[in-house]
Amino acid sequence: MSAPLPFLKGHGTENDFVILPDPDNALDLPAALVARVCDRRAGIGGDGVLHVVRSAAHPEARAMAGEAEWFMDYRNADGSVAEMCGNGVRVFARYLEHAGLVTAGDLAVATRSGVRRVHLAKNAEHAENAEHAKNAGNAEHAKNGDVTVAMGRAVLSADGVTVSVGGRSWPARNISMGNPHAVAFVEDLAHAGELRAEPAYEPAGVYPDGVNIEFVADRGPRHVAMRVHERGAAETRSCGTGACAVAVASARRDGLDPAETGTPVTYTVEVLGGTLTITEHPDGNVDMTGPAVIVAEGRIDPRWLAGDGAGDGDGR
Ligand SMILES: N[C@@H](CCC[C@H](N)C(=O)O)C(=O)O
Repeated sequence: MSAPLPFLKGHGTENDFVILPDPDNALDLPAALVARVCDRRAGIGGDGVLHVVRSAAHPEARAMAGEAEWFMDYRNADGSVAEMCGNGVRVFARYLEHAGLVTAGDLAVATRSGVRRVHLAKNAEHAENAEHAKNAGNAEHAKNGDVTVAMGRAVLSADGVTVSVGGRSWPARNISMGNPHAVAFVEDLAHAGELRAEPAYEPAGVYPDGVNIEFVADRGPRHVAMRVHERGAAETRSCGTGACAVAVASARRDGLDPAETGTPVTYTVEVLGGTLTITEHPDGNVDMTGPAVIVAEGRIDPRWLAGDGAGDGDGR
């Protein structure tokens, strides 16, 4: 019998992840195993897995090892591989700090989308953020402080798509944040329906590798709210790359382009699980700031891992 497998559970604005520390990349993680781990009834439950591997030990990250010691090997809840996860990279950095593998401040994380620079608030900043967060009534945020990630540039495509739910249709903007997004502006977030199934879009086949679909409604000046149907995970309570795509799409819709004005533009993006702050800079780089929390740690029973557990079902 193999040894119990250590894991942690964390979330960023309630986009939740099972963290699997595996510095030497010794774990075999087939899609079916990831899906079982993310199962909310028969497994631990999560929107995805953060497989924590030393960059030097992973074939997809070896070339980044000089710049970033750790690689976020991200898997969606259905076991599919994704290029990037914005909430995930904040939680990943929080884990590295929690495990004593890095200290607060600036660090780099390798992802399939390239190296991402992360800033983990230090104690003094924590205190400042904590005060701010306490005033905003968010005790968990107050305890954990914010994490900022330089998310790279948004790539906007000229081709639009049409997204439909329950007899309503909206034009959507195609934006890549390293992973694909379609952003639709709606009058009421309830119009997105239950989002159990992926919304229809056309032209068919425009996303051969799948897409994350965001629905956005206005809340005030430079303040929007969104819901998301994530590729490989259905509706989640937050999506960091999605919030960046939404902020950039909202800015363009509002006639704001930092590259033209030379002035950064910041949007507040409300998600079901909290709030993210997104700033687009004149050079096109997008920063995302939000909380990241470690909630538990434990060990996975090797018998369950080997598939011997009774009652394993399709319980997502
Ligand atoms: N929740 C993530 C995005 C995770 C990957 C996504 N489902 C995809 O397949 O592209 C985020 O916070 O960005």
